[in-house]
Amino acid sequence: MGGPSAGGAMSRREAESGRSAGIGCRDLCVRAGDRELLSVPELDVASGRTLAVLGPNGAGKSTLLRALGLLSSHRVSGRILLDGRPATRPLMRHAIAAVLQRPILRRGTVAANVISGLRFRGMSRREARLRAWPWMEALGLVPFADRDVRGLSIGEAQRVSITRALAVGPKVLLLDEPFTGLDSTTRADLIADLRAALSGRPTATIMVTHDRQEALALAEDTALLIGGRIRQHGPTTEVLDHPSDADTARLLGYTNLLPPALTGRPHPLVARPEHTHLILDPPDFVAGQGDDDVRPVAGTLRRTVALGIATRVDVDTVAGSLTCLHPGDLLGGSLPPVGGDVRVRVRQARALDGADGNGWTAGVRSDAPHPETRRRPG
Ligand SMILES: Nc1ncnc2c1ncn2[C@@H]1O[C@H](COP(=O)(O)OP(=O)(O)OP(=O)(O)O)[C@@H](O)[C@H]1O
Repeated sequence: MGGPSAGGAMSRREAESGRSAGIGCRDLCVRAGDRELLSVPELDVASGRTLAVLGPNGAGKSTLLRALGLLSSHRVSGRILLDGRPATRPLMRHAIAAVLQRPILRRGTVAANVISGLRFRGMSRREARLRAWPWMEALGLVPFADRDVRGLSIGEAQRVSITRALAVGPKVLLLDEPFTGLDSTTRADLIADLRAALSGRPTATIMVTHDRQEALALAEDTALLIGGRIRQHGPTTEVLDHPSDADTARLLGYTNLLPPALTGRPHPLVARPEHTHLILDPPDFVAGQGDDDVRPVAGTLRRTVALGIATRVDVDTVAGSLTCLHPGDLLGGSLPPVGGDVRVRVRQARALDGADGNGWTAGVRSDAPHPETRRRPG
């Protein structure tokens, strides 16, 4: 355990032992009453790596984090592993540090809070201050050191909470949506500070987030959790860019779903609204232009909404609705009327190779009206 400049990868003893340093679980199952909240057969986060856990509300992300940290109040079965061995509460208490969505600080100053984790681990006040000070510097807290935490903003308090967690040099760092509610500048600064602080350190970090950008910025690996199950897990860039089914596609912002009937492709495709556009000027359009272009999709215009710097256009097709997001204000231009025929061009679509017919059908909005039933005169 050392200050931010100490760095250090896995210890030689850990490397020689051949055991996987970090945290993991086997056959983890969490239940509340009759309800299964979570089922994870196997998950490992090695020392020095960060795993982002991404999922919709209620997916079980916090449940997973608490279970891994032996902090759950639910019925938990299976094994939690710390450095390859079954974890016990005393071992885990000394191994982990947690940062929650809403920082929980003790009464007192910023400095007293930052050193409290070290004091809890039995360190003298003087030694704890010495140990914590480099972290206070790294996270920009020195000017706040003597401030009473009751006067801190949420962002400042979260910075204290993160610094306190890092200062103990945890083997395992659990972050539960640590940037929620922060303004974009504070968030960007804190993400950069955290990334720099974790770089090269032998900490296994698990971060729960709803945000793809946070996962990209901080995590080498990402797991997509839906309905208490990990649906995809792998290197972050791969997972975020290659959803495997309709649910993970939606989670990752690929909200337009195009079945083979619409595209003529062998697999269902998914695309982001920002890559889905009305074809506004047919004479200029060259079919098949670009390697990843999908053939134009016919539909009827359902509605247009001005969103400041962009215009959203909802289009009904024979197989559900598509959302187009155009940069700028389209409403002043010559858009077809509501109910009018339009064609949609989709770029950078991804194939759902693993999707079967049933999965796909479930992904398409079955409530979307057929364009013919929507058509209005003029
Ligand atoms: N005591 C309980 N009894 C029954 N269900 C519970 C209990 N506690 C939590 N749950 C359910 O467990 C599921 C997972 O909750 P969890 O807080 O882990 O989700 P999450 O993915 O972190 O959600 P969010 O993104 O909204 O924070 C939810 O559907 C929640 O309603």
